[in-house]
Amino acid sequence: MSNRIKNVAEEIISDQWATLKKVTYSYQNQDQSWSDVKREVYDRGYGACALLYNVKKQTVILIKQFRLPAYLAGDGGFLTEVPAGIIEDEAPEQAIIREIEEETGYVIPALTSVGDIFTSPGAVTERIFLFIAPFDDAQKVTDGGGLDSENEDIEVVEYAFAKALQDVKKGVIKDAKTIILLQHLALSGVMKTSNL
Ligand SMILES: Nc1nc2c(ncn2[C@@H]2O[C@H](COP(=O)(O)OP(=O)(O)O[C@H]3O[C@H](CO)[C@@H](O)[C@H](O)[C@@H]3O)[C@@H](O)[C@H]2O)c(=O)[nH]1
Ligand SMILES: [Mg+2]
Repeated sequence: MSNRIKNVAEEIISDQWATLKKVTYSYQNQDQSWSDVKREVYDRGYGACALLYNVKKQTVILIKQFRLPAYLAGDGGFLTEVPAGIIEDEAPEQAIIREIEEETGYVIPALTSVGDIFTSPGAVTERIFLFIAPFDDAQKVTDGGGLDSENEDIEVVEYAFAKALQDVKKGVIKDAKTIILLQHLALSGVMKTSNL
């Protein structure tokens, strides 16, 4: 915690699906003076996501689903993403193993952590934990598609890795966590067939 921040007071503005707060605090500027600041902050917890890849097939597993905020932001709303979910009362890796199975139908026993990111730090408290993992066809046990009880209607797509990277370049794939993981995989050299 920084000693440049004090007198933090939170007021809940809305507490339904997630929490919207008004927060006031005193902030010490670089010139040592203090300012009183007011900010609205949205808290829907932390998230986890994972990129599944197959080196032999040179493919990755992505999902396509309707995202209302993207629709309201004028982008049609159907986004291509890595499987992801909100972390409940569990470790990030456990959360993503559960979400991968619900959303894609693959059972993935273990993943490699590649860090965590703030997705929109000016307004949202969300921290997303990023993972990658190899997959093979034998690990697909159901169709996936998400939970009917939560109105999830998820299309699972096995993408050629080269096409996914092209779609990032062309701006077809616009989801930040997905772009970061695809670029991470490209930079890591993991997909090079010479690594087999
Ligand atoms: N009832 C209700 N349900 C909601 C609301 N907002 C979201 N949901 C539902 O809550 C579920 C959340 O699904 P998850 O798979 O756990 O999360 P996610 O939406 O995929 O979120 C992941 O991706 C996000 C976008 O990048 C990330 O923001 C998030 O951290 C996580 O990684 C979905 O069924 C969604 O429809 C709401 O306001 N009301
Ligand atoms: Mg999800």
